[in-house]
Amino acid sequence: MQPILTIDNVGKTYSNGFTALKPVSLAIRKGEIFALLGPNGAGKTTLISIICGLTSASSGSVHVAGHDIETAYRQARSIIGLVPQELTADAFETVWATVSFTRGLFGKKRNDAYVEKVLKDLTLWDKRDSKIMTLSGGMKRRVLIAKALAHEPDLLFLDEPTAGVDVELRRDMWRVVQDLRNSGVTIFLTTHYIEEAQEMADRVGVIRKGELILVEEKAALMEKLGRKELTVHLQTAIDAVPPQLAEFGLLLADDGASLTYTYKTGHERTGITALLRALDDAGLRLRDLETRQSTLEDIFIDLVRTQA
Ligand SMILES: Nc1ncnc2c1ncn2[C@@H]1O[C@H](COP(=O)(O)OP(=O)(O)OP(=O)(O)O)[C@@H](O)[C@H]1O
Repeated sequence: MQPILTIDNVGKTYSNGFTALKPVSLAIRKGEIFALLGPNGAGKTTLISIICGLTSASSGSVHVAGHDIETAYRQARSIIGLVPQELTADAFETVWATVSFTRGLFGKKRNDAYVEKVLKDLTLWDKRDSKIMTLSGGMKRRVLIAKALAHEPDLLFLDEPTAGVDVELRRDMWRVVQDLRNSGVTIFLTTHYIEEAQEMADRVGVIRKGELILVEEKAALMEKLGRKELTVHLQTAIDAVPPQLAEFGLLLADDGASLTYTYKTGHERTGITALLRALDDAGLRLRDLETRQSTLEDIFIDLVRTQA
């Protein structure tokens, strides 16, 4: 299937000589939720700004549904909705006015039924006549989403949609995003919350210091997540793993005093009972046991560290 967004070797060096983005290539599939995960300053906003045509790239090209963001800006931009990080909505306008006005800016014909649907979907309908300044932070964020959806885009960018909001509001926002995807909108979001990527994304990209260091299906990451390690501390150190324990794929610590067994948590049989029996049969006496679950955070930290 033709991707809805194609990013081809897009790099950015700002006028002060700072390279915020090393050449990035990425294709976004229609209908997916893609989460770009990275620490503050990694280049997430820079990449989104280039894709949406707000900043020009120093190299490479961006195509949205086949339209080049530079040479066919209007066509490309009409397919994109952008929810910015900052709350920049017009304080004195009503919710209804600001959303319908934004639709007009894109040259779209007035369509009250569509605006009504967007406001209802975002549970803003009761607030349609309220001035933006009177709304709570969570409601203001919903207004930003409604504005971004006003011209019926197929591809929605959310730049740090839940930065600085409380846990309840974050979960609420996650539901909103899932509903949008279910209505057929492709979602590209940036976040520095690992949990957010884990909760929502179909695919995750990790960006660090302007470099896209990983793009993977979330399911594959979860597969890694689903691993656990059992470390067995021995009463007496050994020089090598006894051959009869080979099938367990044990890792012997450098000091010979512990063995680590890796298993999948999702499986009914972990193999732990068999391992303990085999250790006993091999004459190894245990001092202590320890288990540890790997998390997306570990994977993320490992990645960032190994690439340092
Ligand atoms: N106009 C600019 N001129 C020079 N450097 C810039 C400019 N805009 C951003 N940068 C730098 O580029 C780097 C990437 O910034 P960017 O805003 O893309 O990061 P980010 O991943 O979105 O982080 P955050 O989550 O904090 O917004 C940062 O080091 C930033 O200081």
